[in-house]
Amino acid sequence: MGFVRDAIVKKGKGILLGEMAFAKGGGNINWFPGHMAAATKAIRSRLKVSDLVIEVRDARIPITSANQELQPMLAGKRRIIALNKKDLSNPNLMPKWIQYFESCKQDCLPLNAHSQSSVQKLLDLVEFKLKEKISREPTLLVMVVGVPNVGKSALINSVHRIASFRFPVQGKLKRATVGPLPGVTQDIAGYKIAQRPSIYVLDSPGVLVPSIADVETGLKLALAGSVKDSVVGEERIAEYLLAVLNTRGTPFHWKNLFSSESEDLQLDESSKPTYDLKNLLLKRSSKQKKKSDMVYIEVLSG
Ligand SMILES: Nc1nc2c(ncn2[C@@H]2O[C@H](COP(=O)(O)OP(=O)(O)OP(=O)(O)O)[C@@H](O)[C@H]2O)c(=O)[nH]1
Repeated sequence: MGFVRDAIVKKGKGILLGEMAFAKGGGNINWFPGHMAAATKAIRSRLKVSDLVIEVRDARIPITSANQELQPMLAGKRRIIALNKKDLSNPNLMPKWIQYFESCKQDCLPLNAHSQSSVQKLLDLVEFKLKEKISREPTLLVMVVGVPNVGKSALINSVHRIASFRFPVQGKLKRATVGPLPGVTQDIAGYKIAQRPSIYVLDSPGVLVPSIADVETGLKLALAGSVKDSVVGEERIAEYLLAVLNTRGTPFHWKNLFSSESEDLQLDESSKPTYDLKNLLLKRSSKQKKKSDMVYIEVLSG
C-alpha cells in the first residue's frame, strides 16, 4: 500500500493533499536551540525503559512533523502515532492517512487534545496496547514525544485530567505548561495516571533534527508552528502560504487585497502582487534573488 503514501506525499503537480511536493535543497534550516541536544539524549535514554511511546504528530503534516532522527528508535517500540490538531486538518484527508499508517502496520489515531472524547479514545488504545503488561508489571511508563508545538503537553493535561476522575489525586492537579510558541517544555516530567499498576506518562521537550535539509520541510513546520517564523523568514512563509492557497484554488478574498480603493498602499499596476506562482517567479528572477529562493517557487508552479 506504499502507493497511498506516495499519492499523499509526492502528488507533485496536481497538488491534491496536505503535503506539497517540493524539490530537495533550497537551503538548510538550522534551528536547534541549546536545550534540544540535551533533550534528545535524555529522550533516547528514557525511551529505552518506556513500555509504550505516543508519538505526537501534527495531523496537517503527518510525515513532515516526524522527527526523522528518532524514527529508528521509535519504530522499535510499542508505539501509537497520535495525529493531533485534527480539528485544524482537512477531514477528507484523515481516512487516507489512517489507511496509509495501517498499511505500515502502525497504530495511529487522529485526535484533538482539547476534546475529552478524542483523548478517551487514545486512553482506550493505550490500555489495549499495554493489556498483557498491565497484568504483570507493577509500574509502566508511557512516553510522549514529538517535534515542538504539536500539542504534547496539552494532550498530557487532558489525559491527566481524565485519569484523575478514576484515580482522584490529593491537592491540586499538576499541569504541564502549554503555549502557542514552540519550545515551551524544556524538561522531561512525569504524571501519574493510574494505580495498580502505577502508570506514568512522561512529557518531553519538542525536539527537531539538528538541521532541516530542505526548505519545504522548514516552511511547513513553520506554518504549523513547530519552527519559529523568523528562522525560515516571515516573507518566505507568507509567499509559500499564498502560493499553496493559489495552487489549490482556495477561494479567499486576499486576491482582492490590493483593490483600487486601497488608500494606504498606492502601488502602480506593475508592482501589485498577484500571488500567482508564475508571476512570483518572474518577479523574483528579475530581482536576482538567491537561487535557494527560486527553487520552491519553480517546483510549485511546475
Ligand atoms: N486547535 C488545536 N490546538 C491544539 C491542540 N493541541 C494543542 N493545541 C495548541 O497548540 C499549542 C501548543 O501546544 P503544547 O501542548 O504547548 O505543545 P507541545 O508539543 O507541548 O510544545 P513544546 O513545548 O514546544 O514541545 C497550544 O497553543 C495548544 O493550545 C489541538 O488538538 N487542536
